[in-house]
Amino acid sequence: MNKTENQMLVIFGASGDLTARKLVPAIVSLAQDGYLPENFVVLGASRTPYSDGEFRKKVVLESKYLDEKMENGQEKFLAEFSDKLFYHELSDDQSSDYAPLKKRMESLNSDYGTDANYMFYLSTPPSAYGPISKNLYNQGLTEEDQGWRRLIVEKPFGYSLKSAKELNEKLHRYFKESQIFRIDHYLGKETVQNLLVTRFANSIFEPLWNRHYIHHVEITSAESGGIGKRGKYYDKSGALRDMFQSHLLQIVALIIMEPPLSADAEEIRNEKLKALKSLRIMTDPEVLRRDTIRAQYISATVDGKEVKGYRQEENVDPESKTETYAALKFYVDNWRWADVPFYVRTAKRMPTKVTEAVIHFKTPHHQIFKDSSMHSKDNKLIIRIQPDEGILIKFGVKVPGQGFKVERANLDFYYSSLTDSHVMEAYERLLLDAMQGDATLYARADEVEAAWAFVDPILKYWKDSNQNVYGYSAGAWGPKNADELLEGHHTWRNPGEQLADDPGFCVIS
Ligand SMILES: NC(=O)C1=CN([C@@H]2O[C@H](COP(=O)(O)OP(=O)(O)OC[C@H]3O[C@@H](n4cnc5c(N)ncnc54)[C@H](OP(=O)(O)O)[C@@H]3O)[C@@H](O)[C@H]2O)C=CC1
Ligand SMILES: O=C1O[C@H](COP(=O)(O)O)[C@@H](O)[C@H](O)[C@H]1O
Repeated sequence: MNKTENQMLVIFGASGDLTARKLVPAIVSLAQDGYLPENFVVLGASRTPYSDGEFRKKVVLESKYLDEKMENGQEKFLAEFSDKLFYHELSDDQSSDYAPLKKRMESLNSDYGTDANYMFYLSTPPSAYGPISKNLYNQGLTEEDQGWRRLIVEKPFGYSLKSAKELNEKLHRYFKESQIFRIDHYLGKETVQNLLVTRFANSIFEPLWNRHYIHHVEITSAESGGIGKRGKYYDKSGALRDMFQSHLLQIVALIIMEPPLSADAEEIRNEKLKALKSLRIMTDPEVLRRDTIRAQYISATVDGKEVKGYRQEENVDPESKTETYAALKFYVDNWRWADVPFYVRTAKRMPTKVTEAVIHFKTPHHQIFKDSSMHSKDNKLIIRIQPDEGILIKFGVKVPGQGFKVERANLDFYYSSLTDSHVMEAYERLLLDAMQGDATLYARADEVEAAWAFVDPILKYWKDSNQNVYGYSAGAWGPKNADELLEGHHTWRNPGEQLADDPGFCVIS
């Protein structure tokens, strides 16, 4: 295991939702599991006035997190841990804030022995990324003359290819690429990383992992929740920017990439970049019309409760065209994947929360068993990213008795069966990696730009054309016409509906 050196984590946007809901709980878990270095402090910074004590109460002592942990007798541990949390109030005048901030950091560094190793976490609105980086630079806080300096940047990383390039260019003025960690929390999910292991630590899958054996690839990332209180952000973003450009294209890259030379961060990122660059960019309006679908949830009764439609949500334009559902069909232009269609969809307010990638294998060239309840296209490898993280293979078996009746059977693996290993939450894993300087699970500037290059023309087409925005009832599997993308050869795998076929993968309400 890499060494975690003494350090200070400075979180900008410390009064916000992500800090309380994800970052502090991740740090507490790392502390509980003994991953933090001996000398470690967190300095939260934002404009809301808090004392250290008030900040501690907000993010640990009065948080929902404590309620959960109290059951396990962790109260004392959390009270002690919160002594490592500090808060520094910024004003609206940003540049003059940074000399006092530097002073506060220096004083904590000398009191707590953090060896001048500073990790800056930008958990603010993206508009503040550039100014904060510039201010840190102006105070000499990006120079690695004493300890190291790293910058974690939250998504969204840009709004378009142009803005992502501008942001990269800005950050590169103040930090070297090797200091920048662009977070994509899906890369921190155990099953997403397991894609690499499944493919490259086994000899049974790789020979089949190509156009000769794979019929199509399907990826679904469904959420049962709506947009909650994020209307202001989401209405300017939409599903394609919010989920597809980042998380889903990273999953696609891991599925289609060539074997890297080693598990070294740069080798893996080089292969992911090549993979993203091989996505066929859709420019023909006819293809864009046919192979992209956008939709919005409309009000419906779900589990006996009336659920608002997207256009009725807080801070959403009542005539908004922003998609809460996006489904695409696309191709990968390289030797391995030529002519294999990829079907990828993501949405809010679906019947369940599930993310999975399904590799659909081709039908055997010659069918000799006629008495088969198994559909000819039923060889599938299902990689369940969440929940019930695991892998399932579907294949045909003989039904005992006379003749050759074939039925579908499953071979499965669940992470929950590894009782002695704790599956780290994504933010825990990613924070620990950055603390140790390992950027393997972070996106590099060129990868992010390649992903935007694929998404940009779709967004532009949706903006400029009269492409329909379909409606789907909240709690349903999206608009009916999304099935047309699949050309009648097959249907989307709607996980909740297929429980009878997938024993072990349970439905989440
Ligand atoms: N919440 C989530 O689940 C996810 C969030 N993200 C990303 O994480 C980032 C933070 O999100 P979230 O916590 O939800 O947003 P919030 O709006 O809840 O919090 C952002 C915080 O940033 C602070 N802030 C604004 N400007 C500055 C500034 N110039 N310097 C320091 N602090 C500033 C604000 O606090 P104050 O007014 O006190 O300064 C605010 O509390 C965003 O980029 C978001 O896209 C990504 C994935 C999921
Ligand atoms: O980045 C985001 O991800 C969440 C979904 O993350 P998950 O780990 O719960 O699957 C999504 O709800 C949010 O809109 C998006 O910004």
